[in-house]
Amino acid sequence: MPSLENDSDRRGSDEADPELVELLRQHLGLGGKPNKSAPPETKVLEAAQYIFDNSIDVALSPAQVKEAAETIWRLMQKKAYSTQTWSEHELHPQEKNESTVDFIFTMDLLNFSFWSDEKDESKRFCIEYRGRKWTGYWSLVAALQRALDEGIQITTPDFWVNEAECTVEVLRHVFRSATDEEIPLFEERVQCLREAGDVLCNEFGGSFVNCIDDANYSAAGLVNLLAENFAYFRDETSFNGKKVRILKRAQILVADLWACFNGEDFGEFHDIDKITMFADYRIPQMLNQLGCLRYSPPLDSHIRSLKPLTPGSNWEIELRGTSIWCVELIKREIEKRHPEVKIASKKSVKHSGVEGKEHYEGPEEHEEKSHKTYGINAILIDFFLYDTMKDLEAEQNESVPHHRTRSIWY
Ligand SMILES: Nc1nc2c(c(CN[C@H]3C=C[C@H](O)[C@@H]3O)cn2[C@@H]2O[C@H](COP(=O)(O)O)[C@@H](O)[C@H]2O)c(=O)[nH]1
Repeated sequence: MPSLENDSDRRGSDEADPELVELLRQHLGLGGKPNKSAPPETKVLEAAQYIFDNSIDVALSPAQVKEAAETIWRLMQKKAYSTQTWSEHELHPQEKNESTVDFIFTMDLLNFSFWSDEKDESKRFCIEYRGRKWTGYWSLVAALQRALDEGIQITTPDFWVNEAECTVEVLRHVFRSATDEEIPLFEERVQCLREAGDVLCNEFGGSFVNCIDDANYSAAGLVNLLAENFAYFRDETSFNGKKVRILKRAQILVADLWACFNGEDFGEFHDIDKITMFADYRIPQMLNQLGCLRYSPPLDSHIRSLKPLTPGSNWEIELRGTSIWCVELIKREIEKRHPEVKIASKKSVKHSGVEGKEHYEGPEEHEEKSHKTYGINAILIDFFLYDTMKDLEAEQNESVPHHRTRSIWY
């Protein structure tokens, strides 16, 4: 507590010390300041705008952003893009229960850096599952599904911390490739499992469901809980001397829960539109392909020549931050042109069978679930861009390659 003399000297004698006033009010039973706890904020969008405003080698083209917004809106309408799209992917878990929560946590804990330096595509790391060879993000989902089919408890935190059972050999088996190239950053993935297993078992009763409970229907709260408690979700760095938070895997974890559970039960968040685009290596590539994201000549030639981009470098941070800001501008442009768009609806839901969850009355408490309409938010725009990039890649239509940063953050 500040001493009176020093404090009044610093402020001048006639000004009361607010802390003292507060203490007196409480002492006199006048009640303290209304202790309205401010809603949680992730500060990612703020960081993205700061990075964009201070970027040198990455810029946005306003005309292209406007054009892309219309194209994206039209194609998303045509594809009827919604949270349901998530479950339509054949490898994603379909059950709406706690084991799917565990699956999604495991998946987004390891959801990073699948790209290969191998020129010969047939030699690149891939996972064989259900008679197909899966690469990229899908190789991770396939590896987890295959392990579960083989009776390995790869989505159970108690298993991750049991080094007698969950040995490095078992994990090598889980992520075994159909080629000679192993999964990138295998050792780091083992560390992610061990650390997250420790935290979940020691702090959260061994299940991520308890983290969801603690966040109390706040998407931003759950993102912040992940960043605060799990070192391997703390995706933040400094840019121009200022701390900037990107939190890509923490955010995509919340987004995958929301999409998988269609905004209900374990996927219900009253502030889901606080989640931003997920700054990985695919969306910047797609935004560049659409002409929205512009690179300086040195950066452009660096990326085209497939040179590695140093993690934490200005170029990398400018790519990630400006991409987040770009998707925000696309979202705002769509909302401006199509006022009928509703941010993901806050519908009233009853929590069936989930202990300790009180009923959440949304503004449209009379809206029937069957009429729930999800408009546009950064998550659905992002999912759409990712899936479209993968379609383009499949058709060999990639013009500019993605940037190559080897990182556990994305
Ligand atoms: N921004 C963003 N990044 C995403 C995804 C997804 C997959 N989400 C699925 C769920 C619903 C959607 O409909 C998607 O089908 C993976 N990634 C990231 O990309 C990289 C993998 O790239 P590649 O090696 O080419 O597969 C890696 O950093 C991974 O973390 C996304 O949706 N958004």
